[in-house]
Amino acid sequence: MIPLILVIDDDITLNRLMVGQLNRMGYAAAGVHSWTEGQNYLQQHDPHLVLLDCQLPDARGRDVLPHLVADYPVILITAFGSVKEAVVSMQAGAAEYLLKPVNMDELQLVIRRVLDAHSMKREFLYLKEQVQKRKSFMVGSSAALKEVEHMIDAVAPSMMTVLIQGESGVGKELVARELHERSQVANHGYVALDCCTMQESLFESELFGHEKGAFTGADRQKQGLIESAEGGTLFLDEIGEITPAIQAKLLRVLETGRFRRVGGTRDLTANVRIVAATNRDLLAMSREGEFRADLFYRLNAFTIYVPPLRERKDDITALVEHFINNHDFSRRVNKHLTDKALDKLRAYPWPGNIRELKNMVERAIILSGDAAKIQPEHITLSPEISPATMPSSSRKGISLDFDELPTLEDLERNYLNLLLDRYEGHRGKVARALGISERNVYRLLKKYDYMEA
Ligand SMILES: Nc1ncnc2c1ncn2[C@@H]1O[C@H](COP(=O)(O)OP(=O)(O)OP(=O)(O)O)[C@@H](O)[C@H]1O
Repeated sequence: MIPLILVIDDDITLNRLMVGQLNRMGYAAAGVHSWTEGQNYLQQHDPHLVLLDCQLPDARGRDVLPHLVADYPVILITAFGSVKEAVVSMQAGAAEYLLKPVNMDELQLVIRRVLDAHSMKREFLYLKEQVQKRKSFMVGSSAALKEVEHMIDAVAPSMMTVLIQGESGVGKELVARELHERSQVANHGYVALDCCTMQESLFESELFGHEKGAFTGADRQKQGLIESAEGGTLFLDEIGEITPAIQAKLLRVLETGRFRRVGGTRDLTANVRIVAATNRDLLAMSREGEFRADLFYRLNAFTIYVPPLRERKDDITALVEHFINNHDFSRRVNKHLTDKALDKLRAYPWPGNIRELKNMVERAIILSGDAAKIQPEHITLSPEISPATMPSSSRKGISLDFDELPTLEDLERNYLNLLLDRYEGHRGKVARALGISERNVYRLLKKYDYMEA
């Protein structure tokens, strides 16, 4: 990558001389002659370094420095005799200064030095961020997130069962992890189980374990996750997806602390703290008979609600920074959003919440290439799912028309389309109609390009 250097100097001859010299030195250089032209240039380009004349026709170097130094290393060019001015400017953040008439050898040396120092600084910030990464779990400082933190602090030290509620992608799993880290059992195991990924029979033996011979293929005794998490935390994600039989067994664990392995005849003691999460309305489900009311009330003893991102847009900047700095393939640590890019993010409703924001940042890092600034055009957002953005399909019945015999995928796509149409893009309702979790609907939406992957 060839470093781009901008020269802002109204001395036409010197400007041309420096640009020519810089190009011969292997840099890509551009010259402008006033602060106004400089500002216009910076709106379109993203140089690695700026050479700035102290005295421009429309501005003084020291006055414009604060606008530049946050984004670029700046070398000040100052007339012989105004060294005092140069010192003041260095204090205001200029990386170096050069005296007129500019000696081209000195120019080469100073530029190399400033570019090297700048890239070392970036590397240092990157590594510092990597170290801090281990400490920080939940990023954001909005009032809504503070409230969540407050709830975590309040309940973490007890062994109370906790239910975490919130839309898909808001960070419920992160809250569960925080609860564990801030609990008295933090040095014991933390075991997470996604309840929507397994068949009932497998799920039961995964959770409670099984005895030898309990079913075909059970050729030896196996401990379940409840035992693996002994003394620690068992996190049950997507709790709204468990079947009535498992609901009954889980209720027993919560009420008596006892359970049995599949095929077992003796009770074992469950010494774990249970934390569960869901994006479904368990109260409504219990009213409709889909979820046991007694289990709901047990889980609901202490509920932490994690608000969607659209209700805590103040967290967007910090989250974006966090995802940029923690991105494995991002070596450019000083990438940041322009104000316009941030406005674009704040105006968007984030149906996929923080997961969607994270994916967007990953795309923006790639699309912005070597540029230090992420501009609005680097940000690609999915159109919100609404009837207007969806292909039309029949609103009545489930008749699906195909010219030829459809594949299973054709059926899946068309049926999903029909349900989205019928339920006006409401993912929860589509999930219920399909009998799958909202997270799986989310996966289908991505698979069939309703949302960006
Ligand atoms: N406050 C936060 N700070 C940093 N990263 C976050 C934050 N909240 C969420 N994330 C990240 O967003 C992604 C989605 O979070 P998570 O899986 O915890 O959501 P969820 O609510 O459990 O989603 P689902 O209901 O689909 O399981 C993860 O990569 C997570 O690390």
